[in-house]
Amino acid sequence: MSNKVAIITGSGRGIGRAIAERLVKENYHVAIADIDEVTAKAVSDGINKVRNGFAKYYVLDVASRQSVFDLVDRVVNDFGRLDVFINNAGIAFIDTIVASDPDKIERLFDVNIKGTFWGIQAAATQFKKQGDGGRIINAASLAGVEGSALQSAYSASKFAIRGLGQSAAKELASDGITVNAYDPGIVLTPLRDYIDERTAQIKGITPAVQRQNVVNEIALGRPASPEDVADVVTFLVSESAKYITGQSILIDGGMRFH
Ligand SMILES: NC(=O)C1=CN([C@@H]2O[C@H](COP(=O)(O)OP(=O)(O)OC[C@H]3O[C@@H](n4cnc5c(N)ncnc54)[C@H](O)[C@@H]3O)[C@@H](O)[C@H]2O)C=CC1
Ligand SMILES: CC(=O)C(C)=O
Repeated sequence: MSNKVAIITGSGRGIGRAIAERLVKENYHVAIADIDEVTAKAVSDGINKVRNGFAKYYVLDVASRQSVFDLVDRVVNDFGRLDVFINNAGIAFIDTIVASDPDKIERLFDVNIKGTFWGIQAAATQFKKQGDGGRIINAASLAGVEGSALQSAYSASKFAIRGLGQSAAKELASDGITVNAYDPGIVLTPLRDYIDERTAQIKGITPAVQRQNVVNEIALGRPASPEDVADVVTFLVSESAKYITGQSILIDGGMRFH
């Protein structure tokens, strides 16, 4: 099979979906990997309607190391090889430090930090076997560059992902494997809707006012679309980015949390 192959976790909706759809336009075969079978199948079916055979869907929880390794094996079995692994799946909850629930903190760290760790391990294992390098891209966040009130566990997980990615980049460079991250600010997805709704609830304002307050902080004057993020990821997997590793790219429209 001559086309390149990419796994995108959390691609049943939002940013992951936009990345998958964009990479198909760049002639990638894509693995739509998500915990939600219904959305994963819908995205895969939608892609195959336009470019038959370019997508397959896989159901997994990225918090399970075995499931992530099995995913890579299944994708290589189905498509022949692996070129790109995008650790996009992530979850968030919004609460005060004092009220943050231990079970929610544990689950968030399991999905965001360990899930990314397993993705890097599984992808690097396969890339080393193939012997001709590879690209690993991780979803970090503006909240992983600057801490954010009511997002303490989430923010901590995204700082961890950037540290993990930098370390992996140094270690894997000699195998021709690059590791980079994208750091979105505000992207209009179901996750962001939840964040604004819950933040508004805690602050005692309406979600619309919360959203407007956030947008007012963006120098470019608008939130990002999932496609804005997909543009950057497309660059990071391209030939033009072959000499970039250990970086994380802010996609925040000039926003800084206050
Ligand atoms: N939307 C935003 O404003 C920002 C998002 N991000 C990050 O970008 C990534 C994607 O975010 P969105 O598209 O906004 O989120 P979303 O919630 O809209 O979509 C996330 C997808 O990941 C899947 N998923 C969740 N847990 C999973 C698990 N354990 N295993 C496999 N799949 C799982 C969900 O089913 C869903 O399809 C996340 O890592 C998020 O933290 C970073 C900065 C800003
Ligand atoms: C969801 C997220 O990462 C932000 C910065 O809001």
